[in-house]
Amino acid sequence: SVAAASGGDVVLIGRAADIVETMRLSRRHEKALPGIDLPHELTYSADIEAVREAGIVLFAMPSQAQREAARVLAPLLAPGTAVVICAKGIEKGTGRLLTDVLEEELPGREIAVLSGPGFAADIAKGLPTAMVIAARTIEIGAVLAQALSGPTFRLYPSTDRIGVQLGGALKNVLAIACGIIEGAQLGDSARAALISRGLAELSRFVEGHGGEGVTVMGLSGLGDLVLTGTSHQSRNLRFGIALGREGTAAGWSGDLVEGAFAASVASGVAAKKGIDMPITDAVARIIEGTLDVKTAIGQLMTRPITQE
Ligand SMILES: NC(=O)C1=CN([C@@H]2O[C@H](COP(=O)(O)OP(=O)(O)OC[C@H]3O[C@@H](n4cnc5c(N)ncnc54)[C@H](OP(=O)(O)O)[C@@H]3O)[C@@H](O)[C@H]2O)C=CC1
Ligand SMILES: O=C(CO)COP(=O)(O)O
Repeated sequence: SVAAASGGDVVLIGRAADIVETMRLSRRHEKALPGIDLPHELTYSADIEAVREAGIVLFAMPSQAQREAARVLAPLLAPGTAVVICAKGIEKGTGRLLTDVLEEELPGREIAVLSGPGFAADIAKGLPTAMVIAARTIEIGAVLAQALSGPTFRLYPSTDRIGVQLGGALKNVLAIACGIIEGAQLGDSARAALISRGLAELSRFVEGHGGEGVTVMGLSGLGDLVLTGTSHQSRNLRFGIALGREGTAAGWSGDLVEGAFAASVASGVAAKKGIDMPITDAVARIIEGTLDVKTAIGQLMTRPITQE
């Protein structure tokens, strides 16, 4: 909503009235975006009724909260409202894609997906950012891209909602893997190999769900993996570094780590569908504590030699 504020009438709706009031008075959210002034154009509300007026609604809550939020907002969203998933994940209990979850909870609304490389803080500071917005048709994608883009925030429309959302969900798992490599001091060459082979398995996963494998070479996939696999701003990377260094995530502070959910869900779904996902499987098992980093690397390096 911060990025979109330059283009129109944007209301940021929050659940906690005290935080919303502080944002309104100070134009700051020190916990989420320390030291960053929010745009003058943005307005704030703690009353979810405000969503009734919206033509486009950004669902900017964690993946595992998307269904619950949809249930709360369902009576208020008019038919045809565009609902944009900003989360990067897969539903934990069911393994369902978030587009399926929201289409189930919000029938008759246009469900779109916003993904790609962009830290909230960078976007809020007005640093140049490019992301992708996937919708049911390219016309809807183009309208949303136009409406949400701004002078420093550029959106590319796409129709591959499956590829775009799985790129966002699975790059988090691969960012954890990059962190493990960094924490265990396995070297930059290993990270480059992981990014490349990780994209190969991500592409298989996307195709196994009916998406386009080539999408993962774009902003949501390669773009976001390069960002979060190398920048210490990434919570997934930092979580992976702790895992690689300590061998356990027991001491993790509690920041949201979407890849920790996605790893076990994707690993389970891939096993059921017969999709080969060795890196994702290893990350899931390292997180659950049934595999150590050294053994995982040994297993990955001694898999049968196959064509790239
Ligand atoms: N942070 C980033 O740089 C980026 C994040 N994302 C993705 O966006 C998603 C959210 O991430 P992020 O904003 O960092 O996470 P946060 O943990 O900061 O959560 C964002 C907000 O979601 C709200 N929320 C939680 N549960 C619910 C619920 N059931 N109903 C309504 N609101 C709820 C929280 O409200 P409350 O304060 O009231 O608890 C909080 O303000 C993730 O999937 C992440 O991968 C994507 C790109 C960049
Ligand atoms: O997805 C993100 C930026 O594109 C945010 O990454 P983290 O959730 O790892 O911080």
